[in-house]
Amino acid sequence: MIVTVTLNPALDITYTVPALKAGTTHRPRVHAQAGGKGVNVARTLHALGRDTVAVLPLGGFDGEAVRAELETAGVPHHAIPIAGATRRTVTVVEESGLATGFNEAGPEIGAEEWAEICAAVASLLETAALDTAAVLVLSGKLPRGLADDVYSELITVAESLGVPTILDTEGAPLLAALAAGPAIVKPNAHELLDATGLTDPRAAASELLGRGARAVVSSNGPDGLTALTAEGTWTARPPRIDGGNPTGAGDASVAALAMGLADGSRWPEMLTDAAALSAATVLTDRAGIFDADAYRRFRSGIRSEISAQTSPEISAETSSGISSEISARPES
Ligand SMILES: O=P(O)(O)OC[C@@]1(O)O[C@H](CO)[C@@H](O)[C@@H]1O
Repeated sequence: MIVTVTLNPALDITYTVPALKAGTTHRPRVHAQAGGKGVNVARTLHALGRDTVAVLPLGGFDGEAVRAELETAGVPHHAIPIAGATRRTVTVVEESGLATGFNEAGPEIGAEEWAEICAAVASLLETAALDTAAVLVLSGKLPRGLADDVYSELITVAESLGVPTILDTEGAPLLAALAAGPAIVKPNAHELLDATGLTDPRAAASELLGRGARAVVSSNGPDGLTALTAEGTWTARPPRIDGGNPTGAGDASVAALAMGLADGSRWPEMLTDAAALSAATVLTDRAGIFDADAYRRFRSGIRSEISAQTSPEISAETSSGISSEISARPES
């Protein structure tokens, strides 16, 4: 069971236009869907037939729309009612594949509401940890009213139950969570540099490892994913994709990493899978939806190369259209 937590979910509105021109009127194709990073992760996992549940606080008119869409789509969820109104995000996608986002701040969460969210997550994890390989996924920006260390609190609960956590957030909440020992943190390259104030991504990822993360996976758009782990450093590059919608590509890679953790996969396979699923998501026009045929193709097309290896067991020459290479040996 993979439990995803989205503390600031959204009604995601996607506008598709030929090209965005400031100062003019557009007549977009419109799609509305339940969103927020952890919701996208759960939607992806559910489509792949994995046992998952999305935990999310919901309130107001758009909160009801989010709940109704999750019902219709059949995505398993556990909603905690809140007094505030769930936010909207608007993404304008151009034919070229350029996406421009407008993410509202979202509601304020009160102390009692936070206690209810915590209790719901703890109870789901207790049940999940009893008989399945459980993983906790914490994704997205925090809503107002919550302290920077709330992710740290949830990771500590999960760790006490032996459940590994993947954290996908930025800034102070990311830094505050590291000491709790998340199994994987997944900032994008920009967030990585921003959080550490460093200019070299490798040094920035090492800094996060030094502060307590057990692995750092950073995404850098078409340049792919790099995993810095205690076992070594791997890079997986997705195939080039023209057009599509990059929104939610990171959530797809988190879904793949969560499956890898649940299954006890090795890093090269996990990272290749993450790059394949995220590229297959970019091909579709919506976050949380992937092209299943492309995902299969990307995973099993061309033979990939591993340029070095850290141990004899990690000699896996994965068959894929994606190059997954070990680019460094672990420091002893
Ligand atoms: O404002 P946050 O929480 O950082 O990001 C929210 C969001 O932009 O991320 C997803 C794509 O990753 C969208 O579904 C969603 O609305």
